[in-house]
Amino acid sequence: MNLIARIKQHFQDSAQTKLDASELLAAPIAQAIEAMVGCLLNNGKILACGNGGSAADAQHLAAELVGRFEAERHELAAIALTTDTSIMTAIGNDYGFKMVFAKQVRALGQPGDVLVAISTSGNSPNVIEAINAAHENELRVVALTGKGGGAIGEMLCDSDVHICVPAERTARIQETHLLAIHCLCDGIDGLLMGVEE
Ligand SMILES: O=C(CO)[C@@H](O)[C@H](O)[C@H](O)[C@H](O)COP(=O)(O)O
Ligand SMILES: [Zn+2]
Repeated sequence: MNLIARIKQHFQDSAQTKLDASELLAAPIAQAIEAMVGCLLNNGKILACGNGGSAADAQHLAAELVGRFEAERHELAAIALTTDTSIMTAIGNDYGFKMVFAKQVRALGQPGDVLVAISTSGNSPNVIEAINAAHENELRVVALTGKGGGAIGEMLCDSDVHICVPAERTARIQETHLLAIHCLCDGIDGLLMGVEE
């Protein structure tokens, strides 16, 4: 195996996926920024969930909203639903893993809050249940998916936002999700600073 060639191919593929996505995703990312800023200005909060690499993405987003992204600003209300092992194991053990996020959405979600639901396949059962719970509790959903959106793409409402990466490979989708998350953080800061000025 020529490792150097393989590594260069990863960089090339990742860059190409991001370029392809920029045309398609700029509008839904802008819509998501407006939805999240509207929620935060109304004293709402952002909930985020996903599995594996997407759990890390949910935590990355929450960290940059609660702490900071690039600019200094006041703290923003955000929580990743992936971090409390007692909650995750209790719900998983008692109700099944597919309920680990949905029960937290029901416990913490208020009408007007935003659920950021991240799944590269669009088919993770626990993310699907979280979206069902969000709809029941009148939260708006920002879904980050790939591979055509899967079942999640089919279940979103008109008021939800779908950021669907035009790629099939999980790694490429995750890399583009992280870029989209940084665009969300940058756009939220930009709009909030405009409001604050
Ligand atoms: O990071 C990776 C693969 O790059 C894995 O941990 C991956 O996130 C896990 O297999 C997830 O369970 C996949 O779930 P999803 O993105 O299809 O919802
Ligand atoms: Zn970051």
